[in-house]
Amino acid sequence: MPDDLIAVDLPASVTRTDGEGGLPVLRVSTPVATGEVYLHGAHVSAYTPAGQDPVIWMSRASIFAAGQPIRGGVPICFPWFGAGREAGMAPAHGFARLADWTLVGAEDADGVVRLTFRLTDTDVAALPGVEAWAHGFELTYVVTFGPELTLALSVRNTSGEEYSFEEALHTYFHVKDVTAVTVEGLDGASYLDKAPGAGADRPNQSGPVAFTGETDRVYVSTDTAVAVDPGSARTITVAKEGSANTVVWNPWAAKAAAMADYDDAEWPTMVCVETANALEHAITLGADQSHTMTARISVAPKA
Ligand SMILES: O=P(O)(O)OC[C@H]1O[C@@H](O)[C@H](O)[C@@H](O)[C@@H]1O
Repeated sequence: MPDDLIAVDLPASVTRTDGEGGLPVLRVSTPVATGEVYLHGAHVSAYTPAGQDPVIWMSRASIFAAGQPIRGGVPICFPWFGAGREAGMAPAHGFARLADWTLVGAEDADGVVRLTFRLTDTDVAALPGVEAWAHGFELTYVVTFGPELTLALSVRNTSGEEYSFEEALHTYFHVKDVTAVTVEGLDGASYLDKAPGAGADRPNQSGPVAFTGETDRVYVSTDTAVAVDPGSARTITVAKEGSANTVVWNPWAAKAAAMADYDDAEWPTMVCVETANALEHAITLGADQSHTMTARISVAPKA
């Protein structure tokens, strides 16, 4: 992968190196936080605020190769989520996570590092799935490693005509034992249950979300969600703007075993709480219009 993907000078706290599979990665290290982003997918693969344990979960079975999504971290889902609204789209979660993004900004302000990545339709021309969604776009993704991790994905319609898209910041979090984890903040929210055997009706969440089997739910919620992890004695809070959906996912044992890039034994150690606009909450933009979706992730101790 050429280094023309790095279009700016890096501050001393940011290092470009070869990561897994030889893919270029930016490593951030300051007294405030450490972190890591692959240019492949503009994929955040680590975040640890000072004094905390790692927040972002990565699979030890992840594949790191062109054309393959990275398993764990923060995949960017765009311009569709999963198989899309009509369920026929491929690759899963769209092509943005398979693309090589360009770093167009890098600043360190007192240990808070802000990295800005860009992707346009001309960058993805050779990727699978592009022909199914052939529109002009400019994505700007601002990742801020500070006391919080802030992820802001902006989409600008550069095509001259209106279109719609889905999107998600598919954050994977470390937990000690998902069977003891709860997700708060979704009480009363309606959801689509995508787990095998679930009906098509849209039930309302009652109380915190608990994990007793494969969990794959698209909630309608603009509220802050909090993953409470008693095993690690901490909470992970996902606050957000510009997002109508929260997705909660854990594959459990059978689906974990069926995934080639996911170790069979890993499922108890992670939970995804994703910031999204999906299904009937897809975003429609007219020519030259923009939309920004932001997730702000913070951790706090919990007795
Ligand atoms: O295996 P992928 O394509 O990275 O997707 C992982 C999961 O991502 C979740 O967001 C979806 O709701 C699940 O249905 C999906 O299985």
